[in-house]
Amino acid sequence: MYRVRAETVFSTSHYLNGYNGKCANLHGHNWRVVVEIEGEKLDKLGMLVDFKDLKSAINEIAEQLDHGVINNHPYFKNNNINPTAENIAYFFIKS
Ligand SMILES: Nc1nc2c(c(=O)[nH]1)N=C([C@H](O)[C@H](O)COP(=O)(O)OP(=O)(O)OP(=O)(O)O)CN2
Ligand SMILES: [Zn+2]
Repeated sequence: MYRVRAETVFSTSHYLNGYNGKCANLHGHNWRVVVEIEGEKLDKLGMLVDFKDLKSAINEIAEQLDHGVINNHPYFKNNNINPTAENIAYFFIKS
């Protein structure tokens, strides 16, 4: 089993609808997202996935959120999704 990992960081704000506490208010975090792809089969170059491609893909997703209010991003806003760490992780996976 091979694993290729890439990470990206971004700074952004959010608020958690329905949360019982201060996190229901607009506040910010510095986020670090680590993505790991695993698989058995390498391509003819001997790569599972080119980690430059993986890194640029996750940087592009992070760019959509950086220095903004995650709640206003269409994926979260239009689907009424709370921007928790779990839902942000899924946003990276599905993107
Ligand atoms: N399971 C989850 N629990 C909580 C989440 C979440 O996304 N999933 N989110 C929050 C709030 O966003 C809260 O603001 C997080 O606060 P905190 O843990 O302090 O986050 P920091 O980045 O500020 O961490 P530090 O270690 O304090 O720098 C609450 N619960
Ligand atoms: Zn928070």
